[in-house]
Amino acid sequence: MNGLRASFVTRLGGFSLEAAFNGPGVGVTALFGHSGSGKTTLLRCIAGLERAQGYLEVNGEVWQDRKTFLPVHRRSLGYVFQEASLFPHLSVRRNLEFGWKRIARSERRVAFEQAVELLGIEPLLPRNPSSLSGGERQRVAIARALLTSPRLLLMDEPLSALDERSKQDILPYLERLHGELALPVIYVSHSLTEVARLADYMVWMEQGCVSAQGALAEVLSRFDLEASEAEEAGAVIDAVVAVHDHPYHLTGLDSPWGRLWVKQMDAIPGRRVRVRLPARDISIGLVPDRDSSILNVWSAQVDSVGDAAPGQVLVRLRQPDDEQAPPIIARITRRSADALELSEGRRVYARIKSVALM
Ligand SMILES: Nc1ncnc2c1ncn2[C@@H]1O[C@H](COP(=O)(O)OP(=O)(O)OP(=O)(O)O)[C@@H](O)[C@H]1O
Repeated sequence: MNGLRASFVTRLGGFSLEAAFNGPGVGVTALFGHSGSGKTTLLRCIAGLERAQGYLEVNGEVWQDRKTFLPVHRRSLGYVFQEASLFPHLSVRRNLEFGWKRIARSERRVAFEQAVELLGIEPLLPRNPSSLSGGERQRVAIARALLTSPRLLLMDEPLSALDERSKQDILPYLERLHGELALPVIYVSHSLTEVARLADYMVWMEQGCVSAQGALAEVLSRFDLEASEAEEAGAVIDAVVAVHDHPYHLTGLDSPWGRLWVKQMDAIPGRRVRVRLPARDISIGLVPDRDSSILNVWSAQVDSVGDAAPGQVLVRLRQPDDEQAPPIIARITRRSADALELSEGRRVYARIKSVALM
């Protein structure tokens, strides 16, 4: 069967892991959760580094079940750690060739040039690892992992050792991983921003268990998970650049919710973009509000209303004409929610005050 199916039970000292998830067969599955929730332990189980009881299937191949336990060297996986460990005495090119040349030609699924191009490391090939920045080293480490033609790529907080600027530099390369690679990637992170930008599927971990999983937009819009996360609540939607309105310096995006106007972007029509709509920047009205200065007003239907901070609620809204469209969330006062008589099914208008391009 296509996809990832993982289920593990283990105990490490006082910590117990009991986690199961199903992820897509291509694209990025994020294991997200606070420090100590068990993300790395689960990743180590998947790699076969922990001998946990469990089940693991990767695009139809069973790596572990009651009778089988493939040891780590027989699992076709690439592993990228928090800090890249490159061979210091070999050039970048030789580092990349190290794993690649050991794979039989017929089994190579990623061409040398493709990995180099994907991670933008052509100019680095003659260099020595000691002369690279942290971000460049990580890009080389990712390319090296890909060149071993793995059936699964594991990444454990690959950006956590980098400073803010290097993170911003490397993110566009990581974004390409979910669009251009025909293999599943499992990406561990405790940064909601990183996950919102990179993942297709999200597995939310709390205290060794999976508390929610599903398509990224669906899970991000669930506000019942942890009250502490409510401050960051917001939706993520994928859209396509449609038109530019040059005189007004605006760009119109086509999204599952309809047209979305953003500050003018330097992108040709047809380019896919991901945008984040923070809950605190969406308000709700009962009329379209044509007299206001807000550019983006969408017709919506209340899906649910949940408590946020004292006096505040998070309202999950659905696109009334398209069940498949990801939900969006508004954060408003309890008083407004009562005044507008918001309850499931109520037709409203969502006014979007700001949009962040990711
Ligand atoms: N070998 C071990 N023996 C005992 N306890 C362990 C062992 N390995 C991990 N733990 C404990 O298991 C818990 C989960 O650790 P894990 O590293 O999986 O969490 P995490 O979500 O990846 O955290 P972080 O984001 O900080 O890396 C922690 O409380 C940790 O101390």
